[in-house]
Amino acid sequence: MSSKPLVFVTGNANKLKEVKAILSKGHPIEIESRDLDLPEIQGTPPQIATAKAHSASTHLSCPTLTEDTALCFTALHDLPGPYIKHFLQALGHTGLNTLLSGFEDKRAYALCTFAYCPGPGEEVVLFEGRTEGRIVPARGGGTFGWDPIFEVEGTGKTYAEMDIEEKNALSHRYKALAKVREYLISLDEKKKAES
Ligand SMILES: O=c1[nH]c(=O)c2ncn([C@@H]3O[C@H](COP(=O)(O)OP(=O)(O)OP(=O)(O)O)[C@@H](O)[C@H]3O)c2[nH]1
Ligand SMILES: [Mg+2]
Repeated sequence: MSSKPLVFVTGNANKLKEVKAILSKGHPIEIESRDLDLPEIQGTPPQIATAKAHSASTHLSCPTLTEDTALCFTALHDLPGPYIKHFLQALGHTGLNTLLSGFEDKRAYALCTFAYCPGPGEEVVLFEGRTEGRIVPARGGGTFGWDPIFEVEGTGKTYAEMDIEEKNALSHRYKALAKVREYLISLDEKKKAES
């Protein structure tokens, strides 16, 4: 890969742990991490991810990778979506289940949007990964956010009931990172061909 490792900017230690584990498999992608409290705008997941990446590259004056995660409830027309962090903090696992108590439809999907920004003011490239499931009363241990209430379609297990290898083989984050990896490899090959 390129000589300078890419900087992954996140304030979330669990995200970082998963990203490092996923990227350590297969074609090696080196990353450094920075914990910066970046402002997050309101808007659609792509708008939020793009603004976050611009802000990261402007702060650090280098190429950056950022990530935004949304948890979208079908019965609520995809809300809480990118605002899940605040809903989880305010309502907890029980409260998030209660939001759906008036609906038979418990379907939800986890959406991960990685954003690569080559430098301050430059165009951002987005990579999405989506995993389908449904919202259930909390099951399984672990300490990552809403993992215990998201049961992955076709598995009968919540993310929290899976070991890390299992989650990282089907998660929203894994699917988006597979696209990031492909892009970074092609970028590197292009740079090598030009030099
Ligand atoms: O159980 C979970 N399993 C996951 O796989 C997962 N991925 C993200 N999250 C949570 O969803 C919100 C996203 O908000 P978010 O994207 O703004 O993240 P963040 O503010 O924590 O970090 P960052 O924005 O600095 O990267 C935050 O509450 C995260 O903790 C997850 N919870
Ligand atoms: Mg955030």
